[in-house]
Amino acid sequence: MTIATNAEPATPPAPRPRSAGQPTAADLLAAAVGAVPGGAARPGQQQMVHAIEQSVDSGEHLLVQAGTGTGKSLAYLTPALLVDGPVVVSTATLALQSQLVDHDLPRLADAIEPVLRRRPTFAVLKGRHHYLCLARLDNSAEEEPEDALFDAPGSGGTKWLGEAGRLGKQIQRLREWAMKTVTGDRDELDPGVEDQAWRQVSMPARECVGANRCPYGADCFAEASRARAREADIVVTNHSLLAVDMLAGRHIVPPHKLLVVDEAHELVDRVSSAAQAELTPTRSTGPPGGPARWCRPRWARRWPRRATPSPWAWPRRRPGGSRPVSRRP
Ligand SMILES: Nc1ncnc2c1ncn2[C@@H]1O[C@H](COP(=O)(O)OP(=O)(O)OP(=O)(O)O)[C@@H](O)[C@H]1O
Repeated sequence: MTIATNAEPATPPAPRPRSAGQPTAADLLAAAVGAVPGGAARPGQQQMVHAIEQSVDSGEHLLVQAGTGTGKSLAYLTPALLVDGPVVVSTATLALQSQLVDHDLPRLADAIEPVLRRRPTFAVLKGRHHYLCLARLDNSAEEEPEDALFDAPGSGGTKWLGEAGRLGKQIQRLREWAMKTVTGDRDELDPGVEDQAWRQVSMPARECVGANRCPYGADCFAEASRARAREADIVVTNHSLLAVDMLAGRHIVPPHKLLVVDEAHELVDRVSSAAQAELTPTRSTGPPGGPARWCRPRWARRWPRRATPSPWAWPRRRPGGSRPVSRRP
């Protein structure tokens, strides 16, 4: 079913009746729009809310095509919050994922809490390689030669040292960040680091031994994000993770009652890329230890490797202290 909301209907749809005291999606939309600066009723947005409500009730799939300026996010989030069970929202880009979790959903929660009479919860879910891997970080520190960061052997070492210094400094910063971050989410690292540096401290899903076998399993950032997702009303993920989850049967995306695929025109490409990546053999990340070995911190030697409990357990701040990052104004 395709709904073209570019063409505005003559009259807004009648709100769907609800049991006494229970808000309708139209009520939630009105509260949400009322909290947006310059917020005003948009018939196309209202029509989209109504169509989603009907689709939730009937269990039928719905395809919505809505133009720029419709206010699509609020149009699918408001009926989603009335679904009795978890909802998964999938976006094409990490930028939209961050926009929803760091900007739209907190504001929406503030606006509708009095109407809904509870505060909806939400969580972000990304691929494992987006999260800092403590085992990888520990492992890279173990393999670093002493003081190699500043030792450039031979006369031709200047270029090499420059490269090592650049990456080494980034990895050093990653180590410091690892002591402070709550989520371990790469997108919260500001300024960011190059992919080459990030690879030294992250773990592709196919190389991960799993939380049960990893000495850092109890403190794993990726596992923590999945645990938060299992508790949330709305889980915001991306098409690539959704595809990998589906293709490889990884059960990362929690069971849900409703799936909203935003930016659905990107879905085919993202699923194809994810399928391709699943078939690509693991890429070598360079010599053992990689650039991380050039910046072994002194504190890394204070704790025995594979120590239990891990040295990462105590400095971690509790959720709630993380700094939101908004990618769109
Ligand atoms: N009814 C409304 N009145 C005023 N502003 C609104 C309304 N609904 C949403 N907005 C605001 O419009 C902006 C765009 O919303 P959203 O990203 O959901 O829309 P969109 O349909 O995806 O549009 P675009 O394609 O332009 O991004 C957001 O800042 C949102 O808060």
